Amino acid sequence: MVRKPEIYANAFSNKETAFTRAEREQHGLIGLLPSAVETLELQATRAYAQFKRFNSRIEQYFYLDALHNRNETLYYKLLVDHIQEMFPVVYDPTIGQAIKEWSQNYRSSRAVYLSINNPEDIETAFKNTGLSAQDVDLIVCSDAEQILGIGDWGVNGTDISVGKLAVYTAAAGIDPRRVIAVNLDVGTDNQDLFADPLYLGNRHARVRGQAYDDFIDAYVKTASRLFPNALLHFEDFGAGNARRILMKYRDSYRVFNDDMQGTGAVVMSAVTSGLKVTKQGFKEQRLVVYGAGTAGTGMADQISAAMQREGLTREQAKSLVYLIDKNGLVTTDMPNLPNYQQEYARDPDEVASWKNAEGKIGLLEVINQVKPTILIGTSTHHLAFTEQVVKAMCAGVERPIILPLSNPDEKIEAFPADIIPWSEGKALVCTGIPVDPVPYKGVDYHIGQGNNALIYPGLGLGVIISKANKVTDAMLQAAAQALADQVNPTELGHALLPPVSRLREVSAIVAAAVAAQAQAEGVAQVSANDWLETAKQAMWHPTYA
Ligand SMILES: NC(=O)c1ccc[n+]([C@@H]2O[C@H](COP(=O)([O-])OP(=O)(O)OC[C@H]3O[C@@H](n4cnc5c(N)ncnc54)[C@H](O)[C@@H]3O)[C@@H](O)[C@H]2O)c1
Ligand SMILES: O=C(O)C[C@H](O)C(=O)O
Ligand SMILES: [Mg+2]
Repeated sequence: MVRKPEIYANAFSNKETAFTRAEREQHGLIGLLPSAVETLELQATRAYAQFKRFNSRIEQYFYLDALHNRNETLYYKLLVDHIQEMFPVVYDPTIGQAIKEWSQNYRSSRAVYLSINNPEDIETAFKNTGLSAQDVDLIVCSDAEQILGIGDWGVNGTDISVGKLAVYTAAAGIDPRRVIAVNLDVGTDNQDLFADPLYLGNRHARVRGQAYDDFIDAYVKTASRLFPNALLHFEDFGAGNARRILMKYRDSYRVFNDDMQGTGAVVMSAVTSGLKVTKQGFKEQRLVVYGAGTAGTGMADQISAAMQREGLTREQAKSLVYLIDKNGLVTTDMPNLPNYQQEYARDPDEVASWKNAEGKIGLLEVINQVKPTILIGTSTHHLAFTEQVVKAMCAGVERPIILPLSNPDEKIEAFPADIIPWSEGKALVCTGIPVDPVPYKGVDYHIGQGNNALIYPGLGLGVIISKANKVTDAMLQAAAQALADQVNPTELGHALLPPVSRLREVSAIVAAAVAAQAQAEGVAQVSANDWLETAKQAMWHPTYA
């Protein structure tokens, strides 16, 4: 059995057939590789051809995952060069399936696992990474309670952190050697996982309450102390925890909740673009959010803040926002309303005459009554935006903004291939998953991917280059505006957001806007005159050292 020298065994330093003769001599690789010395480009040609041989996205996912573990540079070379094609493989929607099968397919790991049963191990675990204080720019963690729209996946959710980090690097050139993926294993309430002998996580119910809060507190404080420059990204937590954690730490730690803040910002961009078409301001909008959890209420917050920036009072803005959840329109008389829904709950007297079917005021009735200009789906209720719903939106306003944002495919509220013809091309649409353009009456309708992936990579890069000590609302607004500025959607069929193929370029622009805002607000620890150039220079590119 050949024992590979470290330089060859380590995915970060491995060049495989690109090791030169001199390197092979220097590192004891003579005889361990075929004689050809290849370029990265040639290796990428071979790897791409191998990738193409797989017929399904999940097989392609595992091929790329193995490559990621073997040769990091070649993996990112492929991802950057084929970002549009590979994005749906390493990220949404394929990642949902990969997570479901994670324990069965487990081969090797790229993450740090922190268990609620051993909170005293947090520091040791981070130290075992071999990374020291100045070595880490970014940590993505998840407790996996609400993975995408597919629910609780316990330790299997590790791959959401890994996938988000891959997108950070491919999209914004975040140095992959300076990041850590973390799984916070607090147990799982997904009973099916316990029936599987191969399940790799803690085999008990989710720990909640004080013990959970103490564990998160220990994580935030230990990670921030050991890696003082790192941005702590929170992903796919349950609705109650997501908001609570963000509110608790956002003023004193460098934390970011992607599902609330990243999604809120990308929706702000999409709506800003849509308003270029309808030539209106935020304060003229009526918003219906269908699915008032982490993402939905995060969006309501950002859109209502935009209304207030245009001069409305908080009460006026609130009166233009309608939340619908499982029990229908959210009203103040509902028992046990979560605090994140209370802000927008309607007075039952105001809606007393609205049609109440099966004990709730449903989506269609709300649309008929409110005539919303914007309808957002973050419900995981697949195909909830029916033809009737879309037609009701079009009956209320000329160009409704309709954003079915639930991921992955099996959760989306409606597919653009239906919305476009149902609305006769009038609806302004974005989806969370990637979708092909929809041909309709001689026009190709391009659909922007309203996914936080268009925001968080650039936002993270902006935080890293400015060493901002926190993520402020104004930094999120700057990111959203910079993204919206990248498109002109006024021509029929144009997308509301830039295409994923432009993500590297767009992420640099977003990063520059975020860093400039951090500097303007005094939260940046470094300053620059030309943030765009600084962002571009800071990007890591997949090339061999
Ligand atoms: N496109 C993006 O960038 C993006 C970002 C974050 C989340 N999402 C998607 O949004 C969805 C929700 O994610 P989340 O993290 O907010 O989850 P969540 O569990 O916090 O929120 C979902 C909400 O929908 C409600 N709901 C469930 N069934 C419903 C129904 N039939 N009618 C009305 N409401 C219903 C739930 O009660 C809950 O309040 C997921 O599919 C996720 O993938 C998309
Ligand atoms: O991960 C994604 O694709 C977007 C979002 O964070 C989600 O939870 O759905
Ligand atoms: Mg998410």
